[in-house]
Amino acid sequence: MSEEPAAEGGTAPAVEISGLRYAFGARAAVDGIDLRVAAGEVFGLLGPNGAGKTTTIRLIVTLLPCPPGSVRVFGLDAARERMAVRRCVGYVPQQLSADGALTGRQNVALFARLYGVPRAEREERVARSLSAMGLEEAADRLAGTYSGGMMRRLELAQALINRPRLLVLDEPTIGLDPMARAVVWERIGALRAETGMTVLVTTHYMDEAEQHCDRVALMSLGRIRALGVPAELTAGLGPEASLEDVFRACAGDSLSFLDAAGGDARDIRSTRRTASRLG
Ligand SMILES: Nc1ncnc2c1ncn2[C@@H]1O[C@H](COP(=O)(O)OP(=O)(O)OP(=O)(O)O)[C@@H](O)[C@H]1O
Repeated sequence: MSEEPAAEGGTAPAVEISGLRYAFGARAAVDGIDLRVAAGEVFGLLGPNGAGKTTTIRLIVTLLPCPPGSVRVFGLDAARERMAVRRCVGYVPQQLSADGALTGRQNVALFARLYGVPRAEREERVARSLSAMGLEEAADRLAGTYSGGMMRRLELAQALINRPRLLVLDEPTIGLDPMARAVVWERIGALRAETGMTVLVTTHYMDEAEQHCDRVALMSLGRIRALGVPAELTAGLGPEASLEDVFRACAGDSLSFLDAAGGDARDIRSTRRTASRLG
């Protein structure tokens, strides 16, 4: 496993997780994970349905409670300093959160009010967020007329309104066609280059993770099975190896990545619902 890049100038890691567990009843969704995401990285959390990816990111963004000291965001304790953590995080969940009956601009303006952006700055901040996602021209159209890719980018624009240092995206490209997926990644890349923002993303798409993430963690059944730079992880298995091969080797599993044990019908239904709404 390769170590995360050294933090520059003593900056705290964007995310630091130690010994994290979370159970729904008797079922351990997250089963003792340790993870560091360096400031400025694009970090991918990969795994089959039910691996524990969404639960992990809900713990990071403080939507689920965690024990003190187990999750830190830029050094802030997610258990004890929840509001401070929320202020530096932008989160785009898997389920759609934009209102089709409002224009793109109105949707983002609503988030500006929710996040308490001062009235005098709102118009400019809304315009900047929309432009960062390439939605200037469509800004005054009803979001209900947007394509799946534009809708995703609108949600990203909403999440950018509080100028987060950490952007957390749950399956940002699921259900999108290859062209729309490429545009979403292009915008994420440009954003990172311009702002140095840290991006933590979950995805089922191995090829996208290989291409766009600085490092990845492969999860199954609530545990991290492999962690590192995609090219380094695959190199150990030969020139033709993919991240799916790495996953199979680590999880000791003959199943394909997407079929690996862990996902129940509820997990798969939720993924399909998102995909079909965006498709
Ligand atoms: N609210 C809940 N109540 C009960 N069990 C849950 C709940 N949310 C998740 N789980 C269970 O916890 C485990 C991890 O789920 P989680 O959603 O974190 O996985 P995931 O890797 O994000 O999957 P997906 O790719 O389908 O989003 C699964 O077994 C899931 O069924």
